[in-house]
Amino acid sequence: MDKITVQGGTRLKGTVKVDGSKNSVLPLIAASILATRNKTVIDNVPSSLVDVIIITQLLKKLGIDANLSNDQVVIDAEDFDLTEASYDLVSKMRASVTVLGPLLARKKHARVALPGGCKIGNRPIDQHLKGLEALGAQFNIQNGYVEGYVPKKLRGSNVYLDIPSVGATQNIMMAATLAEGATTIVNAACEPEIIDLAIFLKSMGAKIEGAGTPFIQIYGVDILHGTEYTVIPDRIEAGTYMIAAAITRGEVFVEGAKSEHLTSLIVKLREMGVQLLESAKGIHVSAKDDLKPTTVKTLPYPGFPTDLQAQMMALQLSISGNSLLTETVFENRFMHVEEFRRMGASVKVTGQTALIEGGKPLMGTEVEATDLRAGAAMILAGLVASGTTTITGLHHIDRGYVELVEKFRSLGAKIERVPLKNSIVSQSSLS
Ligand SMILES: CC(=O)N[C@H]1[C@@H](OP(=O)(O)OP(=O)(O)OC[C@H]2O[C@@H](n3ccc(=O)[nH]c3=O)[C@H](O)[C@@H]2O)O[C@H](CO)[C@@H](O)[C@@H]1O
Ligand SMILES: C=C(OP(=O)(O)O)C(=O)O
Repeated sequence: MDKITVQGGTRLKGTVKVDGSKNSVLPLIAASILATRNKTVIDNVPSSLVDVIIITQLLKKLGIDANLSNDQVVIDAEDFDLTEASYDLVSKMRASVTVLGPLLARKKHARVALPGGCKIGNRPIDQHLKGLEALGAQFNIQNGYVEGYVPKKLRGSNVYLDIPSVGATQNIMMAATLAEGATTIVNAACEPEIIDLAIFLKSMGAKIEGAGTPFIQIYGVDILHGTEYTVIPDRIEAGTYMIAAAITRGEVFVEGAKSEHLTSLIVKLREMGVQLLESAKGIHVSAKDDLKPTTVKTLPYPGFPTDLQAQMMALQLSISGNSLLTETVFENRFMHVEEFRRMGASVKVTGQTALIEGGKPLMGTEVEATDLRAGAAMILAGLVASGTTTITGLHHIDRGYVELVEKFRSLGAKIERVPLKNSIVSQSSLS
């Protein structure tokens, strides 16, 4: 496996362009299964991301014609017979479970490997199943797979989610588009990715109201068709570069960042003393040495995103004084704390809350990307640590950041991706 090395001490300066949203494009690709007529073309796709490659492979394994190239995916789902998403792909990426709703709606059957526990938390799918059952699906869980049938027809229903789960809202919304009658999802997730999916489905012929609020109504239609659609920019990638500008006390224009998707981060950065200029083209971020500590709590949207929690902790570590960070979305998303401690950070965790004693100098060392966003946070810490920080576990980072090393280098960071010796040895021994 490769590693990334970062030499700390450079203030980032310049412009960085945000790619299409990983968390939006994955359910859009799954939703394209619903089109019985015409091809679907999705633009602004972050096609080099491993997650995007995996979901495209998953569609191909179902017998669907799906082609990924440059920043576009073209999907023809007019005719396919298979309904099984196997463990080899689902285990690599949790979002594969979003094919469950579309397959049940389109084929009345789906067999999908259970995504399993993940390091950041248990991540059950009970809310997905509860919602799909309310629409008339029946499930058996056996041998690590969830198998669903629709004995008659999917019928619209009222679904109350115990948690505003993003994935459950997406699965139920997709299944309900082809159900008979109306469905209401109460306590639905309100994330921008939900609105993006609703606009995408509407462009396929679906009837949906209320996406972006906790009450979503879906009025079933008989048929959906292919469409052409452009994915929204990745708010988590944008937020990561905004925090990078702040942590290095630099000056960066994050091109394509949508301020309306990033309100909670913008408010928190301003509280800390970061200067932000929002425009239709992006967000300009600059920071000086006088930043203030702050208190942050992760929450479902529009609250502060859990996917920016680790990066925010890196920033809090760089500011003198005590900051607090509470994680309420996932029960085990503080794995990066141990890695920060290896760099000399002082963080005390009590339950869901971390007390960050900021301002202590960070020292470069070897650290691991324990999950995708923790990996980004290690790079941010490396940018301000003394000496060299070496980051391993890059398979996590490759799931979610397009050309991360190149983008940071274009801002002046001293960062490199180096192939580990054994992989060079094993490659040369093969040739
Ligand atoms: C591909 C994608 O879009 N991933 C995002 C999505 O994940 P994902 O859709 O998996 O996240 P959810 O919103 O479903 O999960 C939120 C919480 O609800 C719990 N839960 C969820 C479903 C369920 O049936 N039962 C249950 O208990 C989860 O364990 C978690 O504690 O939203 C998360 C929360 O913003 C983000 O961190 C992920 O980056
Ligand atoms: C947790 C994340 O993704 P996933 O839900 O695919 O694991 C993430 O994008 O930070």
